[in-house]
Amino acid sequence: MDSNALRDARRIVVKVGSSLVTNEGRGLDEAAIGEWCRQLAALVRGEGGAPREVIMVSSGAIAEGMKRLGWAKRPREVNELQAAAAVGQMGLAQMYETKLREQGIGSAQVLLTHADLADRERYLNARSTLLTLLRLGVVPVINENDTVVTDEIKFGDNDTLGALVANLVDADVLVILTDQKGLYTADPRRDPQARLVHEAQAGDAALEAMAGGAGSSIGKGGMLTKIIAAKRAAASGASTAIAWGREPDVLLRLARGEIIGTLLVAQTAKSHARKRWMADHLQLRGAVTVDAGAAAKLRGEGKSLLPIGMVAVEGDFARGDVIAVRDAAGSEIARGLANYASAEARLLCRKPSSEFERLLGYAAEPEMVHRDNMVLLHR
Ligand SMILES: Nc1ncnc2c1ncn2[C@@H]1O[C@H](COP(=O)(O)OP(=O)(O)O)[C@@H](O)[C@H]1O
Ligand SMILES: N[C@@H](CCC(=O)OP(=O)(O)O)C(=O)O
Repeated sequence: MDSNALRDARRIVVKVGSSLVTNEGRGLDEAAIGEWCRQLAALVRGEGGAPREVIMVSSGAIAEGMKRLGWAKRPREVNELQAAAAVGQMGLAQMYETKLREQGIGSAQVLLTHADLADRERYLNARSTLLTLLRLGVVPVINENDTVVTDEIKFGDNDTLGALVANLVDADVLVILTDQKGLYTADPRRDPQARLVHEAQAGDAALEAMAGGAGSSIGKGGMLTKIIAAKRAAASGASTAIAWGREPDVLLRLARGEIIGTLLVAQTAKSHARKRWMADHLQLRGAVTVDAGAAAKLRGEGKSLLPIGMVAVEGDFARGDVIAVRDAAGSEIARGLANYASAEARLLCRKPSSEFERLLGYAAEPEMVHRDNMVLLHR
């Protein structure tokens, strides 16, 4: 098995499902959450290797909320599920906060919906918040914002959210921890002959046939949503590992490259995936022209584009739109996500960041296009 994907991973998204987090609905599993937090902290600190950036996507709010409200049966009314999620999320966030703090690591609660990630501006806002948290060495703990959506509660699952987050932050690997050792050739609860799949290609259609629905009454997605999540994660170059959440030292061993569970390998390299996404999928909404100094910094050093190097702005674009960066001769140097809308960008041309607050009325990013959101084009 190619386990280098995990050993070399610098940015890892870990997703845990409701049944593991809440001990099959009996209540938050403090020992299990404590174990994952201990391992996350060791990864962040780089114990035994390079430091990793980790994001936790954790389900369990509805199951925990039901327990706190004294509901033995999952309600059918969506508004009651939303209420349970809001109640349970308090306990969930508190538990991660406590367990990470015990390890000397800061945590942050982030609640997202699929619609947030489909909206260009919110996508960029969520991305810059998460990347800032990672730079600060804080572990973001993410869940769905169940209060404001109903579709996700009815059909959703956090496997999809895990993949969307992996896409959002350009993770190297998505680790899905579940109540089985990995993906089997059939649902092991129903077929005793089922065999563990050690490695396969993410997106291989044959995998979908192996995956049945949810095994427990607590989780919603089952293995199929994990297979589809792996396919989505692979679109941005992230491989997916599916493993048993109670396996001792599961995260540390995976990060050492040990073969545990199922590895679904992404076929496209991360850099290619992002480049292709920028180049193919998004319509250009505008362009900025930069001076020779900025062109050299971008081309030669892969730096972010600062407004001080901009001489002209074309088109009508919003924050989060993809724009082209051109040199004075009109050749495209790069493409990337604009931090400022065109009207603001026009005001910022040739200006140092110290003047942004006076010009815009608020202080924001010093970059017009951050290098993390930029793809250089080779001519
Ligand atoms: N091919 C398969 N391999 C492993 N598990 C499967 C498979 N098909 C269906 N399942 C079921 O999927 C369940 C895991 O999904 P789910 O209950 O949604 O967990 P989680 O809360 O971890 O997301 C397993 O308990 C298992 O019964
Ligand atoms: N946002 C929901 C998660 C939905 C869900 O069931 O997810 P999962 O257990 O990962 O299949 C919650 O926290 O209860």
